[in-house]
Amino acid sequence: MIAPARPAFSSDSVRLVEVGPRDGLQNEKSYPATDVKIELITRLAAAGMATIEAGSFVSPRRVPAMADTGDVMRRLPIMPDVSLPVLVPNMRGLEQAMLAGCREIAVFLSASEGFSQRNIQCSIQESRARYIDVIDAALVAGLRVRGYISCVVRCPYDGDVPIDKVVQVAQWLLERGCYEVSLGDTIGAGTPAHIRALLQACAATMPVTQLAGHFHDTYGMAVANVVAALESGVRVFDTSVAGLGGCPYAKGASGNVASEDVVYLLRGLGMQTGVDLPALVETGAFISQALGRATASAVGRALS
Ligand SMILES: CC(C)(COP(=O)([O-])OP(=O)([O-])OC[C@H]1O[C@@H](n2cnc3c(N)ncnc32)[C@H](O)[C@@H]1OP(=O)([O-])[O-])[C@@H](O)C(=O)NCCC(=O)NCCSC(=O)C[C@@](C)(O)CC(=O)[O-]
Repeated sequence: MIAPARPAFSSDSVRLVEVGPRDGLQNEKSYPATDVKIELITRLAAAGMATIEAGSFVSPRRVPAMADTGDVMRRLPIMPDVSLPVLVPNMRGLEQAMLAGCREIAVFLSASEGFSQRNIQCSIQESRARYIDVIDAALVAGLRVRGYISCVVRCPYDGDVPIDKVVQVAQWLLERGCYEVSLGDTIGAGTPAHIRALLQACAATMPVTQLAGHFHDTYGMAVANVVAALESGVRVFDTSVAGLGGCPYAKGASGNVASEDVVYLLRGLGMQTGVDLPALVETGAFISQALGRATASAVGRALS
């Protein structure tokens, strides 16, 4: 009998970074109350998500949905085995994060000028200068720092983004002390061939093990892009329960790849995530109901 072909990555562990409570909710006009956010994060943790991005300390005028991040952090039950990173755009954000007891922050840069200007009101160069002090201060205080790059494939303002621009920003973030860099396909324009080429270019100068895939699903390519990234050696993915999300500065971009869909994919490949799929599907149903809409996860729909 011929043994079924097994993919080279079978049985490896994959770390998922659940970004639903931040990336998923930041764009919501009628965003949920603080209690609902706390229940969402608690349910995600109970389902086995070990890293949950809990919110962001950004301008509440620009992103009102995240204005209660301090309250969320302070009122969450103690979950010693769960990392709860928060997004921080500047020193003020870092100070607020530290006051709220955060142990991990994420800094976010863009690979395209147009998105950088709209998202954080400064150029890529200025954002690097701003972040030097933020990253240094966070590391001195013993916080872990994760880096994000937006628009690694295409920018809603500038069009296609050259791969070498992405590589430069990723190198800079790792050199400054980020333990990992998440590659954000902000408008979900990437295809597997492009993701492979991007990761191949990155791999020439940095360990692929320090990169994460952050794929939005606007064109329905996100799960295929996860597979392409897995084949290229990536073992960390940002996912969003119920496929929640979108970016306030990338009009029309849909949510992140759904956590349920990625857990189902990885389980089918024999890879470990530590996530309980039925509990995750229930959590997706919970937040979809709270937002008054159907889940964007195909697996969530199939299993509900
Ligand atoms: C970066 C700034 C602050 C610059 O904004 P600015 O206008 O240049 O800064 P400013 O220093 O002049 O401050 C503007 C206002 O924000 C306040 N402010 C200033 N800093 C803070 C702070 N930390 N916390 C709370 N408030 C703050 C400040 O006090 C002031 O208040 P006002 O006088 O208008 O009432 C602003 O542009 C901003 O907050 N942008 C938020 C952008 C954002 O959150 N975008 C979404 C996240 S990124 C993303 O989704 C992509 C990602 C990561 O998921 C990956 C991907 O898919 O691509």
